[in-house]
Order: sequence, then structure tokens, then C-alpha cells
Amino acid sequence: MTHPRIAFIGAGNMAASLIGGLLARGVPTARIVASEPHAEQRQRIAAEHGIAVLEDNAAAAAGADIVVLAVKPQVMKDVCLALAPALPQGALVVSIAAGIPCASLERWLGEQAIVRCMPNTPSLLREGASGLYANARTSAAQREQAGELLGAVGLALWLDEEAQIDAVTAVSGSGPAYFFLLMEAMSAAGQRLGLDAATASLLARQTALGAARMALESDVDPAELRRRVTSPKGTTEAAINAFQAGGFEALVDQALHAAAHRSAQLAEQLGQ
Ligand SMILES: NC(=O)C1=CN([C@@H]2O[C@H](COP(=O)(O)OP(=O)(O)OC[C@H]3O[C@@H](n4cnc5c(N)ncnc54)[C@H](O)[C@@H]3O)[C@@H](O)[C@H]2O)C=CC1
Ligand SMILES: O=C(O)[C@@H]1CCC=N1
Repeated sequence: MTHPRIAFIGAGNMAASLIGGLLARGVPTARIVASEPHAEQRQRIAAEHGIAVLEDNAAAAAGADIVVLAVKPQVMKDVCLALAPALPQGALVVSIAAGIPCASLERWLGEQAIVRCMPNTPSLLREGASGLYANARTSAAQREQAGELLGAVGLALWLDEEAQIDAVTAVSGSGPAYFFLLMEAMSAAGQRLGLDAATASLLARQTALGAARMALESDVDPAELRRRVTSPKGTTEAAINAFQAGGFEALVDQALHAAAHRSAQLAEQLGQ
């Protein structure tokens, strides 16, 4: 099988997660190249993944079938304007930036096939979850290429409307951080209840894994799985009552709306 040549523009946290996941899936190191302005980061990614990491974005993009834009939204416009003349003819551009609409990327890059997607960091373990949206210039073959790229590192779902990317960002793009926060809070509470730090942390993390696997691998929905843990007048009920008294669901709703709102706001501020 011939693997497409993939160039990552920006080799930070999310690019590293995708690169690690693609290599774990069997993509040869020679088919992946990245560019990164910071020498230390260049060396770190090259040493960790065994891929070439260049200083120059245009040099990395040369000859690529897929160019993944993996820089922060705040520098995306300058990066695109500088990269536009160097984009290989017919290359597919995949942007993973939060908030930057396809229309802005088209304005900065010219007439280009663009897939905007929102992945997440568990892609490193090929347990990612991403939402994808393709602009009108993207061919069916390129959609397939983008689907395979993100599908190689986890779940990849196509969206009907670009605006849904804000919701995907709120649920799964930022989502790993919410679960990490819950693990941190459970671990800290476990310590206050008398466990040593290592034991509390390990119990919290393994419980998150077990719960996630049950929720994904059984036919039973999370609400029913929760009920099965919750004995009448038992310990779980006491905890859930405390969560609900504290407005847990409303707080989650508020947090996800804040993330989606920020995604839309980034488009307004940085998409011009
Ligand atoms: N970290 C995450 O969980 C997720 C991040 N994203 C998106 O991925 C993008 C990257 O985010 P992170 O990896 O978290 O940030 P990061 O800061 O770790 O990575 C960005 C990299 O781009 C490099 N860079 C800066 N200027 C550059 C330039 N002119 N040319 C080439 N590279 C340049 C930086 O040195 C840095 O290494 C963002 O747009 C973000 O919205 C999307 C989904 C999840
Ligand atoms: O926090 C952020 O803006 C990025 C996008 C989704 C996850 N990290």
C-alpha cells in the first residue's frame, strides 16, 4: 500500500499526538515530515518519532499529498499567507486549528481543497475522536484520504455543517482535559480521605479507563450503567446527590457552552 506523504506545519502537542498515532498504525517515518521554528522542539520531535523535522514550512510542504496545519489559531493567518505559494498542486490541506473557518483558510491559501477537523490528544494512543468538515473543493478521493488520516488515530466522524465543529471542539477536542480534571479532583479527594498520592491517582485513572471501556463496549447506555453502580441508599447515591446538589449537570453545560463560544469567538477575532 502506498502511503500519502504528510507534512505537519507546526510540531507541537497535537501534531505530536497525530504523528505518534500514525507511526503506531504503520505509516513509515519517511512518509511524514514536520516543520517547527523552535530548535529544541524540532530535536525533541525528531528524536521521539524518528521523522525529519525542518525549520522551513515551505520545505516541509514540498511534495506533500496532505499538508496538516497544526499551528495555534493566532499564527494561522501569517503561516497560511507565507505558505500559499509553496503549496503543492492538488495537495489536500487539513487544518486542525480551533476556530479557524474554511472560508478564512481559502482566503489565505487560495483555491484549495481543505478539510477542517477537530481531533484530540488521545490520537497518540490511536484512541482519538475527531469531527471533520470538507469544503466544496475537496474531491471524494481527498475526503477519503482525510478520513483515513484521522481514522488511523481513532474515531473520525464527518459533520454535515461546519458550525458543528464548535460543538465537537467543546465535547471531544477539549474533552480530554475535563476527564483529566476529574481524575485530578478524585485523586486529591482520595488523598484527603487517607490514601497515599500514588494509590489515589492510580485508582482514579484506572476507574476512568474501566468506566470508558464499559460505556463504549457494552450495549447499555451510560445512564443505565450509572444506575447499576448506584445502590438504593448506598454510597454512590450519596455521592451523586452531592454532585447534583452542586449543580453538576448545569456546570458541565456551562463549561461546554463556554468552549463552543470561544471557538466561534476565535473565528470572529482571527478569521479576518
Ligand atoms: N492540544 C490539543 O488538545 C488540541 C489542539 N488543537 C489545535 O491544534 C493546533 C496546535 O495546538 P497545540 O499542538 O496544542 O499547540 P502547540 O503550541 O503545542 O503547537 C503549535 C506548534 O507550532 C509551532 N509554531 C509556531 N509558529 C509557527 C510557524 N510560524 N510555523 C510553523 N510552526 C510554528 C510552535 O512552536 C508549536 O510547537 C491549534 O490550532 C489547536 O487549536 C486541536 C485539537 C486538540
Ligand atoms: O484549547 C484549545 O484551544 C485547543 C482546541 C481543543 C483542545 N485544545
